[in-house]
Amino acid sequence: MAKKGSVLVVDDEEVMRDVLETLLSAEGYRVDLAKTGEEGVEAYAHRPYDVVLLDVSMPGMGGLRALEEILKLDADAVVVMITAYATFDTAIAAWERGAFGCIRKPFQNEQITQTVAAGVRRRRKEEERQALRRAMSREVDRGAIIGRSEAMQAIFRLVDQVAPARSTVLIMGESGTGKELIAKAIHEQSPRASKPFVIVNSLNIPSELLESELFGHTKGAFTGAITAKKGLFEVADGGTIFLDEIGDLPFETQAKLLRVIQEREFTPLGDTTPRRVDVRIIAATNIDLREAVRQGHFREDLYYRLAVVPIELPPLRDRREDILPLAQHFIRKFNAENGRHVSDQLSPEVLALLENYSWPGNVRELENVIERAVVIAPGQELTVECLPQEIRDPQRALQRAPISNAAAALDVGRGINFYDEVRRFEMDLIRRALEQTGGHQSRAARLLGMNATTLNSKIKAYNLQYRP
Ligand SMILES: Nc1ncnc2c1ncn2[C@@H]1O[C@H](COP(=O)(O)OP(=O)(O)OP(=O)(O)O)[C@@H](O)[C@H]1O
Repeated sequence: MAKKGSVLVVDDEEVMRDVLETLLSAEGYRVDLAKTGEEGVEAYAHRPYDVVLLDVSMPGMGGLRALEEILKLDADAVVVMITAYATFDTAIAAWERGAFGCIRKPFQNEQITQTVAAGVRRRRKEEERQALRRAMSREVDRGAIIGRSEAMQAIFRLVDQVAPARSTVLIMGESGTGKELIAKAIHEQSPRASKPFVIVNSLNIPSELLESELFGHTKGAFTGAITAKKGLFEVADGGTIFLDEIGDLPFETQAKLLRVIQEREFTPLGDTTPRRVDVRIIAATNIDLREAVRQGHFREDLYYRLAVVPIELPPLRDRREDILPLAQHFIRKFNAENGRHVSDQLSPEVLALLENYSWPGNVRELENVIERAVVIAPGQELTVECLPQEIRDPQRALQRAPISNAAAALDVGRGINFYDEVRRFEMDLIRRALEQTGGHQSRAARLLGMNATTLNSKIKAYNLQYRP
């Protein structure tokens, strides 16, 4: 059974130690004993106790000195002095110095048990206050990562654990779930925080240039290399490199990355001498890398090297408790950015719509929806009308798809141009994916389950332009 709390009894008299131990153990406390003030202080230094029962008059280091020493170790220590009538003045002095309580000998058993129980309560309250303070300061430090759900709380604990080490971290999760935010938090909580945090998105860099971007090149290493250039691994030296969309890394580059992880060194293009770097690698992916390994697109050895600490960010629809605090956080953010005063107290109707929606674009989509709502809110309240159609009425939004217009035309016997309809359908889907991702083509490509190059050529062919 879990103990009620821990008590350290410091008394030079064996009988007193016995009495107190028997009494408090029977009450369900874990009790440790010390025969002298010195022993008591040492025991406390070794591990703090919820309550210390400290005899005032002991040979050697007296109770008063021991009290001072314990409070030096832990300003919140709960110390109860036990004193004979004759030394009551000393007990008053102890109380003034910060003792929690004072019990006169001879005592009633209840006096002991009640005071110890009160001491443990005080200790718990103090612990809670500190945990809250830590959580709040962490929220600020982390650039406000919101997460009330148990899944996110577990991720925060993992982040706290892995941040101080250099181990490689692999963050997995759908687009918009907060992978970059978590990577940044790990960097910021690490001893590398004052060094660079370099973001590399392999999809945004043409594959011919990727290697020279990562590892640098010498002057004349290839046509166009007019000057020597430092690679991003060198720029990140001492800090952290965040390799986003790692699943899109070309196969040949994967081998080079493996070498950096294993040997901590790389060779710039056109160079022969390897460079050593001290870089922590955090990789992220929204594709199933294990599947990519099975299909032969991703090196298995690299996968295992990256997934030393895997962190899996759940989609927003699987942690609906986070929707309200996230929405409130974004309302405050966009109020501040737009000089608005929209209330962060959501009406039950708005909250229900937000909580019932499936959020395919995850937190990023919620952020976009709230930004728009804050800007268009007519007064100080965010109303249902401020939300986009697909959230207000998911069923109707589906029917709005052009395909059903075409089908309707067929139903009433009117003809359609099949190819035009298909094109219109494609354009609509692409437009929506671009809206969802703030115009980010590689993310839109993933939302559509389409290769980024194909998407790019369609955007050009249809002359689609994203305007926020
Ligand atoms: N828990 C959270 N608290 C506050 N903001 C969040 C949270 N999660 C994500 N966001 C915000 O949502 C947006 C998307 O997050 P982020 O870019 O980290 O996602 P991602 O998973 O890296 O996306 P992608 O895979 O598309 O690159 C950012 O603006 C980020 O600040």
